[in-house]
Amino acid sequence: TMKDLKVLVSSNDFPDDGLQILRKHFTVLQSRYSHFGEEGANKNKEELLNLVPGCSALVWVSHHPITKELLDKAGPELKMVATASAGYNHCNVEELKARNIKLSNTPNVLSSAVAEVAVTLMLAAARRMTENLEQVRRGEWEIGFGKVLGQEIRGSTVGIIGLGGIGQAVVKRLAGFEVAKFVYTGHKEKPEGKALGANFVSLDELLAQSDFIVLAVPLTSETKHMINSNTLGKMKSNAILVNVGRGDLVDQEALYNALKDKKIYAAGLDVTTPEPLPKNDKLLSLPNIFILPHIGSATVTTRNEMATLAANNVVNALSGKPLITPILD
Ligand SMILES: O=CC(=O)O
Repeated sequence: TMKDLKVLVSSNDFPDDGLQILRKHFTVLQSRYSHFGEEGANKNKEELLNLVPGCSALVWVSHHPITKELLDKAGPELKMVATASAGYNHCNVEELKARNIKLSNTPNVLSSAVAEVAVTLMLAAARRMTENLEQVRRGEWEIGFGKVLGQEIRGSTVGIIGLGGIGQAVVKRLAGFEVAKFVYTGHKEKPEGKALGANFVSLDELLAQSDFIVLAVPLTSETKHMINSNTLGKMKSNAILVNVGRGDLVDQEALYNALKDKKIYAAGLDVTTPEPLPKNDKLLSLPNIFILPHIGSATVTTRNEMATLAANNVVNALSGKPLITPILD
């Protein structure tokens, strides 16, 4: 029966909404650790290798890679991996495909939460929040009529790289900000672009025109380091770069140089390479960068929805129904 099937939840912090669905149908195993901190990550990895043999599905709650070693340990019972994330660059798609293992992700349910963080980063970078917060902490306020001045979203051109669910949600959230022009780029023109009043342009056009550039594409071999010294060099000197995708979309050395030399105005990042970013990383020495610890989808509502969707994908996979949000079905 289904109840005999073992489902492994890879982390100790998977929301109850998802656990309850899984427990109703399956025998649930769960790691006692999460992947944070070096010690946690090692214990988590070790424990997962011990728990995985004979499991029918994995619910992957963190972004550490799904290795061949883990899949070998799992053995032939493994039919399904449900990652509780929109991105699946850590999921070894080729290997899963070769083994006939299904894969689902959790798109859409997180778009508005991630878009809220994108807008937060636009504002925080544009209004120099890192410098301003440091002034308050030091008790040395430098704000004057003509000092520490920022940029506005009003009247700006906002360029979205990747008009998928998140990119579209960013445009919608900016509806009240009096943006002068929205442009976007990607593989192809999208019908949603017209409805949102966003013009499809080439990457070069977007880089040349935009005052704000929002990265909302998945990490693939094609998008890796798409922001590099060459593309940074095509941006306006007042450009503000925001990344809510994956750290590796950006060549961080090139970004550091562009920010230090004021080739662009500022950056706001929710994702970095590596994560956590070491506290002595030179990006953190810059005044014109605002960095968050990958919190895009980290709200109560969205994490519950992600957990529910991941769990329901597992239920469907193991009862022979089509996946709700398939990557491999
Ligand atoms: O980074 C978060 C996600 O891909 O959902």
